Amino acid sequence: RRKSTKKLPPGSLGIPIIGQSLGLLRAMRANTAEKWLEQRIQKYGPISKLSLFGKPTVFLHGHAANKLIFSSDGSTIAAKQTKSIRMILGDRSILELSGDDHQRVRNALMMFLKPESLKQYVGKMEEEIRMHLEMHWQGKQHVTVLPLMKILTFNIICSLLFGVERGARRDKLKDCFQQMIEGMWSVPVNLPFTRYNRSLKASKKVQNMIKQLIHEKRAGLKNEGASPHQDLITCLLSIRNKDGEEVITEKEIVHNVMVVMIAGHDTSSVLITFILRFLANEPPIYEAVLQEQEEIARSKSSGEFLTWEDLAKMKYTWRVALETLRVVPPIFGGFRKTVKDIEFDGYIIPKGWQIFWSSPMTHMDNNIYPNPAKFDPSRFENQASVPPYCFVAFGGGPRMCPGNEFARIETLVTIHYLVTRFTWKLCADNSFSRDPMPVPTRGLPVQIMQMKPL
Ligand code: HEM
Repeated sequence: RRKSTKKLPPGSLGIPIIGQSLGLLRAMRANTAEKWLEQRIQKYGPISKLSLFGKPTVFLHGHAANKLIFSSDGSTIAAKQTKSIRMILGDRSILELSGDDHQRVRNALMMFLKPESLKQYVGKMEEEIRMHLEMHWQGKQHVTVLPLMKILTFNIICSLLFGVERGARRDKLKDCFQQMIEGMWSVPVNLPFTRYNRSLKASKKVQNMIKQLIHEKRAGLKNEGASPHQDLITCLLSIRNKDGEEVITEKEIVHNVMVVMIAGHDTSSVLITFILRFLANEPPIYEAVLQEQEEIARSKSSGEFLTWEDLAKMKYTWRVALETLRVVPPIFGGFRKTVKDIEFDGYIIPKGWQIFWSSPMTHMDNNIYPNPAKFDPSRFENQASVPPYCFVAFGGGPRMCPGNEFARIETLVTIHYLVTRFTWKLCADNSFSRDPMPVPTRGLPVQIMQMKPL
């Protein structure tokens, strides 16, 4: 009897399969997705139903909703990506797993991503960044920031996690990855010439390349006694249980390598690009970042590498990065699935439905961030003043982004070199579209001047 009194959330499921997907995607491309969601919230409140990417979905908004979604341990709300993402990235990736399986794979990835391990790689990242600036920035008057930052962050990931150095193999991986990413937020109808179809084909190619890499790394471990800390694949292959068996299956390695490749470069490239845009628009903030970085540069002799301690001194620069992530979160939102019927705000979300959360609406909430449209890094001076589940650029709870430290290091090192060596002026307007990651107008073309040699 109790159940019959519970209602489904307000809203319409729209037309079969497509539902409201195209409306949302169109709004994202037009940079009106916040308005699209705001109108929903105004019309229906913090909980409403719709269909996205082929599934009945409940959109949840607000602090209480974020807490429900991010603190869930998998017994009520499980990780579940849209069908398109699952078909492209595989069903054994960390994004699909829950409970013990999730913990096992996450622990394995953390062996590589924890700060104590990353400390060893600051120098390697810096080498990639210097090489990148020499090749793509030095001697130029105009550059387009976003595509260059994608190249840079992709190269960093290739080098650090997979041991794939510059050359034809990296280039091929890069092209296939780009094509694979383009169909991730699409309606999963596999017809020729669709983004989804191209993406599936690219995924097959990438998987074959990763399998080949696994075989090489396995041989390296066996024949040459390679160090398990050499790269992520070798590290995952080296994890054994007490009977000496591999803990992570080959399929899991393939699927998770794809996730880390995507999660690890697409997001940070957007962050660095938008930091550059905000710095160009906010002279006093630029001056403060420059001063912090110049001070660190002055303490080094020419050519000397940055240290872990130097990164710890870049406090203001990191606040600027956090404020950039608040105003333009690279991840617009994400999906979960209900494992059983759950109640929220007097409504029932039926078992098996998709849940959709979104970061920009939380980040633009006047009650959490007064005067939310203002770019103000001082909001993050005292991080404890931001209530839990209110800064969700990295998600939250047990599934919170395990790569946030990695992202912090590559962002800070890149910004250090950019502000101490170059100045830049914007050559396009300030708008951007989401595709699904934020893309500034024309990829952010800038006019640059080099102040100091690299
Ligand atoms: C500015 C950069 C980054 C942003 C904004 C970001 C954002 C996020 C967000 C919002 C989630 C949670 C999604 C959810 O709960 O549904 C997530 C998860 C994840 N991120 Fe990141 N990320 C960034 C960088 C990275 C990097 C550099 C790596 C790896 C090297 C990485 C690896 C992952 C992985 C593996 C997950 C899945 C975790 C799990 O399900 O347990 N991310 N990221």
